[in-house]
Amino acid sequence: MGRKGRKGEGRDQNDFNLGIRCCDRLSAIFEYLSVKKEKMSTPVKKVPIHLQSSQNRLLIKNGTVVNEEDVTEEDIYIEDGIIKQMGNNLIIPGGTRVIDARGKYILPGGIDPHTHLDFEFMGTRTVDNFYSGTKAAIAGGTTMIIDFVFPKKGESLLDAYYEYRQKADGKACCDYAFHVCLSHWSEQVKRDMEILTKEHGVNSFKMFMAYDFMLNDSELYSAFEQCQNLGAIAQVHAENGSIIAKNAQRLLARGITGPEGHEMSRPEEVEAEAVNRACVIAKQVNAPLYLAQLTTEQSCEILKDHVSDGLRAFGEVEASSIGISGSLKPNLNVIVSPPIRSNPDTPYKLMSFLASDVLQLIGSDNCTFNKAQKEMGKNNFTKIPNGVNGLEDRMSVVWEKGVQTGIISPSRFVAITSTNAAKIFNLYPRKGCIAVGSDADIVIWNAGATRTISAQTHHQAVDFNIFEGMTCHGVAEYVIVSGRVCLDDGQLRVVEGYGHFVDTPVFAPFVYNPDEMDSLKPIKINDVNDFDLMEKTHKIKLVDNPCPTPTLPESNVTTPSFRGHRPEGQRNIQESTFSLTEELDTDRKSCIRVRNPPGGRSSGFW
Ligand SMILES: NC(=O)NCCC(=O)O
Ligand SMILES: [Zn+2]
Repeated sequence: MGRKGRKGEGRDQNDFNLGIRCCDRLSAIFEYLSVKKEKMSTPVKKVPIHLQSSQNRLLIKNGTVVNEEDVTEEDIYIEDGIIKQMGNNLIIPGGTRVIDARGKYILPGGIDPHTHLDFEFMGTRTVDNFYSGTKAAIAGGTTMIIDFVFPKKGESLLDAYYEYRQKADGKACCDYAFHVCLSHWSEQVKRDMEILTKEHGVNSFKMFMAYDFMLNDSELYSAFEQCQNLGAIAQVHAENGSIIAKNAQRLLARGITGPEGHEMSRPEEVEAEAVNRACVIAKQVNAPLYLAQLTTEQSCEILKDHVSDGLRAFGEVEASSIGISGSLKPNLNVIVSPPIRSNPDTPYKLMSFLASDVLQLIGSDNCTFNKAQKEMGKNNFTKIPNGVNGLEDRMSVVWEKGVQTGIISPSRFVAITSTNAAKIFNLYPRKGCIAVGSDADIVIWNAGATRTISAQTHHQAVDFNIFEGMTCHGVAEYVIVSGRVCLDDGQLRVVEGYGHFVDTPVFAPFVYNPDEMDSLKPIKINDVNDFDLMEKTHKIKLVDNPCPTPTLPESNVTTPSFRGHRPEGQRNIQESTFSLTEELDTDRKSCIRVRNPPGGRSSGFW
């Protein structure tokens, strides 16, 4: 088993919430820090001790902090991986690294709620694993992923969970959590679901309405009911698998064997029917429902109607759907299910549903197979391994199609790329916001810069990129992962195994008790701006000029804006140049003789 999967090993999100609720922020922080240290008890691959040092001090100054609900101008002081202070006149210790974020947005790190890394599927295995996938995620501004434990048909959920922990623990460069898929239904599955929620930090289960491991309606009913009993969230892949199988047979018999057969066999109404059915079943047992990877206007309208009728349901869309729907001829490389639609209105429609909160979040469904693997289905579209990339480019694609076009504000961008995932999967406010006490998962985002996506320059292992040639505004310049600068002025400096497994506790207030959310909101110490003020002060007008670069006054922070003198004997991880596995191996050896962490021991506040 991985290094953290037993009850009580990790910090419980509810403990964190409680700390914030009581306004006892410092004790919450200290309690969190002491538990956080225990998280890495038995790593598969050790992160060098200096990278776990407690003396990790970083100040980000002069930037525009964008949270879901407000935009503020304040500096952020980080220590030990946690945001310790925010404001304009911070008093901070010497020896702190300073990053000047003038003219840049400071965003909560992206949370990708839908990835498949190191995944065996359709007779082959994804080329991106937990190292290459999370490395690429960080390069694009994503600092946490939620992947899927995918048991083979009939396999025990617990065995599959342990296997996925082995795959991820010690490999992931950023934090991660797991949903667990139900590839069959039985009383044992029901019991395993309970164990996973109570002992292994899992709070969501995914059921398939397509593929040969799909559940029938009565099984879906029982699975949703069990999710509701446990306080978990039921997710569905909504497509009518029986209709798809029949359509595919007919198309193949008619000689339609190429990739165009994929969407023909899975028309929009086949998705819509399953969305409706899933909502109806969830309603019977009062289970909150998460509709993953919606691809059509029709599906969103159905979801909207059920939500107005009182169903607690959430909708996710993928970067591929808003990025390239309607703009490509079908080819092996873009095959994913549900399909990337040929309807050219799709990107605008889906983005509008994200803007109006019919949809809450955007994932990547990153599931990458190389060109040669995709060739497995060149003579039969049903054999094309399903899946595309998106983990690295999700943030830029959403910015380009959403903010740059003026459909959504930077705050809504934060909500759909980070905050809502944190809320739905009960990680908020530890993740998904920039607030005192939250994990220092932060992106410094240059909205004025552009980059052109290409497989030649991306960091994923896959040998093509479905967004090839797309120029996007919005570039991550610095990405801070648990307080460590892992993308440093465009230079990637990730550490294999730096990420932790994060528990997702059941009964997420956002899902089961939305009234409680107000009490979870981070306390605003220095709320200097809001969306209107942002428009007035910085001439930011989203629709006319959706992607401005703010110009800000000099901060009053008292720390000089250069890398300060480091106190004798302390090593600052922010200055570390270690980035790759090989380098870590060397360094691990050199650390063996060191008794105390080179960064010194933590003594709480300075
Ligand atoms: N999405 C896809 O086509 N492949 C990954 C498996 C799934 O999520 O359906
Ligand atoms: Zn998926």
